[in-house]
Amino acid sequence: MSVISDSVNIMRFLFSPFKKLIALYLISVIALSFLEVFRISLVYPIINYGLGVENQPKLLDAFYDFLLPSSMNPFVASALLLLVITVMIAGIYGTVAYGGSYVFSTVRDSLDRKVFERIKSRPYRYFAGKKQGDLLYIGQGAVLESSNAINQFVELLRNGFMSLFYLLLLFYLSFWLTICVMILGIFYAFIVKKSLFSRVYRNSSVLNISLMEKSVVYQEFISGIKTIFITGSLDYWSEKYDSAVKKLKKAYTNVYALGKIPIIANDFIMFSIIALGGILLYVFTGGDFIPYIGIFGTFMLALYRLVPSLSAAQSNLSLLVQYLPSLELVYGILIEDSDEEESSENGSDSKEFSFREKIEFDNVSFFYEEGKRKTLDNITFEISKNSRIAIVGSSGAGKTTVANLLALLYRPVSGSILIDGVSLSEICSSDYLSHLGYIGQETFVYHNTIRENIRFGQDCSEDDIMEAAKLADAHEFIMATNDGYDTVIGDQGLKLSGGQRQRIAIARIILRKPEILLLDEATSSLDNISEQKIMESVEKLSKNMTVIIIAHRLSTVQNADQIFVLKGGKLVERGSHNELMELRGEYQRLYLGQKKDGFVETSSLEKE
Ligand SMILES: Nc1ncnc2c1ncn2[C@@H]1O[C@H](COP(=O)(O)OP(=O)(O)OP(=O)(O)O)[C@@H](O)[C@H]1O
Repeated sequence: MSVISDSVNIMRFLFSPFKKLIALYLISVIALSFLEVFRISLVYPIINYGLGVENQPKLLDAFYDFLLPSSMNPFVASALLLLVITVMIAGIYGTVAYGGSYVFSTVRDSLDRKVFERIKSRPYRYFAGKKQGDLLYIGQGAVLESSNAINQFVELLRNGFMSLFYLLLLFYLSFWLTICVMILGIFYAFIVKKSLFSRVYRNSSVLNISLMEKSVVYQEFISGIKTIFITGSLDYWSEKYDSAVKKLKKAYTNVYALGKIPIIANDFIMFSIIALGGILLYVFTGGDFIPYIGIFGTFMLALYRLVPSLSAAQSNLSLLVQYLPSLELVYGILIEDSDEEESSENGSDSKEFSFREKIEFDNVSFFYEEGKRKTLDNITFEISKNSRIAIVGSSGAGKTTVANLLALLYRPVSGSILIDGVSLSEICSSDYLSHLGYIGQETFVYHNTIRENIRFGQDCSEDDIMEAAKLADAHEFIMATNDGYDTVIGDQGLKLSGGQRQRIAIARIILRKPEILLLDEATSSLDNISEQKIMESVEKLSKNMTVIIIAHRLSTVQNADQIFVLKGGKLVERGSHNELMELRGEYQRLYLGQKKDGFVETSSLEKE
């Protein structure tokens, strides 16, 4: 498909929900174009009546006979009519300008929302498989460029109609002269299309990729700044950025230089036609050109008006082509056939969440990438309601993957996770997730007050927030900050320590009073005392809560009702701490390893 038909198809897709709005806009554009052309045609009688030449366009004569009293001087009548039409045009021009902006902002707004909605509705797997910089570019740079493309398309409609009406006037004034001009025009457009559009498109694609690369490098640089500083690799990142920017410079130069060619060419063509037309008029009339001045002047004026509007239309088209790669990227996101993937990821989502007895893992297997070793291999276990269970195992054993499945970030490849016998894939995801409190290793805080970071959109009282903060052992440090709960934490919480961030994240989840609390290394950044305080809170809460703890430090999980031990994706042992120690297997090996490294506290050893 050609770049132009591609653009038209995408625009049809984007504009189709706004048919009435577009129809109104087009009506006002057509009215404006008609009046504009009528205004120019009035120059014809004005010149002729002025020069006393009896050579009027017949249509205008008929119009005057119908409209004006015969006693009126036709020269004055034409001039007056010109004034009236000019006033009308000023009014309609305002309507068209506002209408165009309104159409543009409406379609742009809908695009912005649709892209966000589409990205938001993708399964977690989609985000995990994409570079963050690419995702940022789609939602920001690509949407911005697509908005520009929409603007160009709206302008193209206006300039296109205007050009069409000018062309009709030219045909009315002189059919053959217009044919000659058109042949020149078509020949020129053909060369421009062949040589320019494909080049603009090619270079714009390069520009797009370069912009994306630059955005990825910059984003990686900012998010990894600490590691970059301490590894002394600033120069390496400078080189990476430099190479991305170099490509961008070349692409920008090409795209902008190519964009200027039509303007120069149009200017050249227009004035050449006027000069040549004047010479031809003189030659063909043998010097007696006065009777033809009216028609020639009007023709040239119409041509003079046609060329800028044609040139603007062409520039709109050229810019549309320039933005097409971004538009295609965004369009691809909007029409991506993800229904199948989403329904398999999200299941039928029909049943309400209800949890009275147990959560079951029934022969659950999972892999992140097809063909690779299974990350979880036929896992079967049960978690009774309001019990406290722990999942342990060496690094890479699959503990977080179990949490990921429970948090619906991924779905099992085979087997099922059931709540009271109902598969998770049949339960309404949002309903289920509203009862699950998941605290992972990465804690997200955003630029707002501590209070809002804990509230996180939840409808609750000040007391609820404070109580949650106390349970998360965060209240004390919050009160020690300058503005307490009103303290604004910097972007990504840079003003907080890792442990403080973790405690805010824990308070946020406790506030939601989930039925199932899933802690995946949630206290890993905390000192032993803080960890112990939070675990005591969790113990208090767990009277009405099912708690699943994933932790490296085995001292954290010794009081769990049941401990599941994973090894290489398989469930190898299960039981209480004492039962597992007696087994003298994987759990004991991990435990003794930690005791040697000093990770298991003396108090917990003594308990044994
Ligand atoms: N998004 C992913 N894509 C591909 N492989 C992954 C992904 N996440 C984890 N894995 C792999 O799956 C295996 C299990 O990872 P998982 O994070 O569940 O282990 P873990 O027991 O929680 O480890 P740790 O204690 O180190 O956090 C590892 O081999 C890991 O490399």
